[in-house]
This record gives sequence, structure tokens and C-alpha cells, in this order.
Amino acid sequence: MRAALATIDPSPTAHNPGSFGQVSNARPFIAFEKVSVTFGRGAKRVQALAETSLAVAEGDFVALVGPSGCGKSTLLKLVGDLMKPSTGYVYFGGRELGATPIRIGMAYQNPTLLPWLNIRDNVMLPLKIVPPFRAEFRSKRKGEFRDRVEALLAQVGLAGFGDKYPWQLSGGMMQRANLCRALIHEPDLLLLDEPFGALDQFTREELWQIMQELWMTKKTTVLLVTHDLREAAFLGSRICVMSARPGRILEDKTVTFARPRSIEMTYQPDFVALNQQLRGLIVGARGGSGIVQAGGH
Ligand SMILES: Nc1ncnc2c1ncn2[C@@H]1O[C@H](COP(=O)(O)OP(=O)(O)OP(=O)(O)O)[C@@H](O)[C@H]1O
Repeated sequence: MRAALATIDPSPTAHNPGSFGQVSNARPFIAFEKVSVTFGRGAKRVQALAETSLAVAEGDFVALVGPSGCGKSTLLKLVGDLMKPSTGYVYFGGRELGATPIRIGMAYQNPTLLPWLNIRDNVMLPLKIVPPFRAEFRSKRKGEFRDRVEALLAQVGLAGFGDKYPWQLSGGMMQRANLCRALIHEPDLLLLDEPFGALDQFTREELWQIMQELWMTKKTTVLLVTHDLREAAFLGSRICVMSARPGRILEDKTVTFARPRSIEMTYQPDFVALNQQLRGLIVGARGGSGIVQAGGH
């Protein structure tokens, strides 16, 4: 195990073009250094991720896109410490993952709210579990922590819904509550794995705007996995396009559209052009069949 981050070569290489495009020589907040992941052995061996390096600055919003099965979720699992790389290292704040406590918030496609808790208690759950909040949970749960939950619920348009139970909410409302729960403990890093994938288009676009506002106010570092190229370009400050399995980062694009971004903006020519460019990269990565998953322009 390596304790601290050796210098990662910040220059793009032929093997991994442009993957450090945005990051200076400064120590990155999150770094994947030559990580690869292989599952199984022998005939059942599957290489999910080819040797991949990626540096993420604090406050970045990085969207990961790429063909199905290319290893996007695997990258999130690595940084979430849910699995170890077969080769390479993952660093947080310059030290190998695990050496420094990291607070992580997660939201996936299906909101995992506990059905026996009301929305307020669901959102408050991380404060009960995660240090340093848990030490003060008993004394603050009816005061400061409750106020914090109510403020966050109001920010996502759920004021007055704290007493409701998950089954009393629509899918979009549950996902808003899910985002609140992912953010209530002020995570260092927010991991989003297709969190809006199951929603209808209008609800999804509403949630993009809410997510953008949350990110702009909280400045949390975010890694988002999505199949929706409009979503990636609306939310991301960077978009990393991955190759087909075994995935690696083919292209690392900085998205410079001014914020706050509006839904109308996504129909403007420069936004559409970016989407087409991304789509072309993914079609190429898939072998040029022209069929891209839902959401691509
Ligand atoms: N535990 C596992 N055992 C064996 N293979 C696995 C395991 N987990 C993932 N894989 C394989 O690794 C590859 C990458 O999976 P991953 O979920 O990271 O892809 P993805 O890009 O997120 O896919 P999608 O876009 O379809 O959600 C896939 O081919 C998957 O089948």
C-alpha cells in the first residue's frame, strides 16, 4: 500500500489522451492512478476497466459517459471504497484511499429511502450514523439537525413534506429527498449513478436544475455516471468519455457554458454541437453501430 500520492504525470499521453486536461500540477482532490479492474479468473475472467488515470479537482462536477458496461459504475465503486482496484491506486487528498476519512454521499437510480421512516428522518439518517455528526445526534436532532433537514428539503421544493412517508411521494419527489439525504452530512464527494435515469423527461429536467443549484451553493465535488448526454453537458463542468469495455478514458472535455444553465440553453447550437460530438465519440467507442442509449442527441 502506498501512503501518499506520487506525482501523477499531468500530461495527456497517447495511451490515455487528455485525461488530465483540466488539472494542473497541484495535488488533485481525487486521483485514480493507473487503476484497472478484472473480475473472476480463467474462462470467467472479465476485465471491466483497462488501465485508467483520472484526476479530479475539489469542487469539480465530472460526468462519466460511455457505452454500457464500460466500467463507469466500477470507477464510482473504487472511489467509494466498495471495491479495490486489481492494479493501481486511488487517492483522496493526496493520500491513498482509507488513510484519511472521507465523507461520501451517494444517490442511485432507485431512491433507497427506508419505508418505515418519514422523509425528515430518512434525510436525517446520515447525521445519526456518520462522524462527527453522530456524536451530537441526540442533542441536536430536534433542533439544529432538524432545521438543517427542513432547509434542505425547502431548497429542493419539498417544504412541508417532512412528515410524509416515501410511499406518499412521487418518483421525482423521492429522488429529491434522496439527494437531500446524500448531501445532509456535507460530503467531501457526491457519487451519482444515473440518479435521474428512471424519471420522465420533464421531471428529470427539473431535477437537473435542482442538482445544479445544490452544487452551486454547496460546491461539493461530484462524480456523475449517466447515459444521458444532455444531462452530462447540462450538469458537468467536465465530461469524461469512456471507451467500450475494458473502459478507459478516451476524451476529457471541459464544459464552459455559463451557470446557471437553463433547459432552453440545451437547444442552442453550441450545446447541440457538443452533444453531437459526444455522441460521435460514443458511437465510435461502441464500434460505430449508431445506436446510442436513451438521452443522446
Ligand atoms: N462483480 C462482478 N463480477 C463480474 N463482472 C462484473 C462485476 N461487476 C461488474 N462486472 C462487469 O464489469 C463491466 C463494467 O461494469 P460497470 O457496472 O462498471 O459498467 P457501466 O459502464 O456502469 O455499465 P452501465 O452503463 O450498463 O450501467 C460490465 O461488463 C459488468 O458486467
